[in-house]
Amino acid sequence: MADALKLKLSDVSSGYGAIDVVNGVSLAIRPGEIFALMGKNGMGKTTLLKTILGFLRVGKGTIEVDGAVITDSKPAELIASGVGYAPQELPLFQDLSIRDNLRLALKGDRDLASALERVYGYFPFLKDRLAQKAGTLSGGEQKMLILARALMLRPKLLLIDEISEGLQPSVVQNIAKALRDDREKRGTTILLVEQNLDFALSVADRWAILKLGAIEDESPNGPDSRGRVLQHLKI
Ligand SMILES: Nc1ncnc2c1ncn2[C@@H]1O[C@H](COP(=O)(O)OP(=O)(O)OP(=O)(O)O)[C@@H](O)[C@H]1O
Repeated sequence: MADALKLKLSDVSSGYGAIDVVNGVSLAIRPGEIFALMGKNGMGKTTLLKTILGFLRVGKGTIEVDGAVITDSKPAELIASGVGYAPQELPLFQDLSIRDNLRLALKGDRDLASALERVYGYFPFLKDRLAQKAGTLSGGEQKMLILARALMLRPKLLLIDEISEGLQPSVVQNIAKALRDDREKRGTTILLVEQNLDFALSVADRWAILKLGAIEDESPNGPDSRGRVLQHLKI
């Protein structure tokens, strides 16, 4: 299919109970594209990612991955089919080592060695600290471990929720480089939810603003993007 989109949302609404938090969102993300979804606190960004992943029921609309409707798919099915997720909260097994946290991303140990080598390439500190318990890593190190774990499965589509939150600039740069490299090497399509517009615009090909659950603005990343996004994020 020449025009197959990696991810397509058509008029998607979802929420909690009777309340819609996401209101009629349509988005089209091409294969190999890095797309940044930004917006103020509480506008529905995380809710939208959880809806795509099947953690929340779609009330209205359809979601397609590679042209196939996945609206009613379960999270485990989506992850098995190549959708990766780096959530905003710290989802690590705090008492397990770095190695075991990474290992648990895979179904078996067959591809473990090569997957570990790949993520060490992005975040070399992991290799030196394999036995360290995840719960004793710094906040920034835990964020890198979360992203490394999402990358273990070689996702074709990667959904990332505010990975840069609370991180020092050098770590954010490291993460930006890892995302660009992974897209470069494997053609990974990335949907990035972000508040840090400098980070988002340093990696994104296109961006959109979510306001009260709806897309308020959308554009290819260009010279006027920073000013435009800033206007939307102003208090
Ligand atoms: N489990 C839940 N039950 C009820 N309401 C919820 C639940 N989770 C989130 N909400 C509400 O949905 C709205 C959108 O929240 P969401 O976490 O999607 O926003 P966000 O844009 O990701 O915000 P942030 O940038 O602060 O993470 C908020 O008003 C929030 O209080």
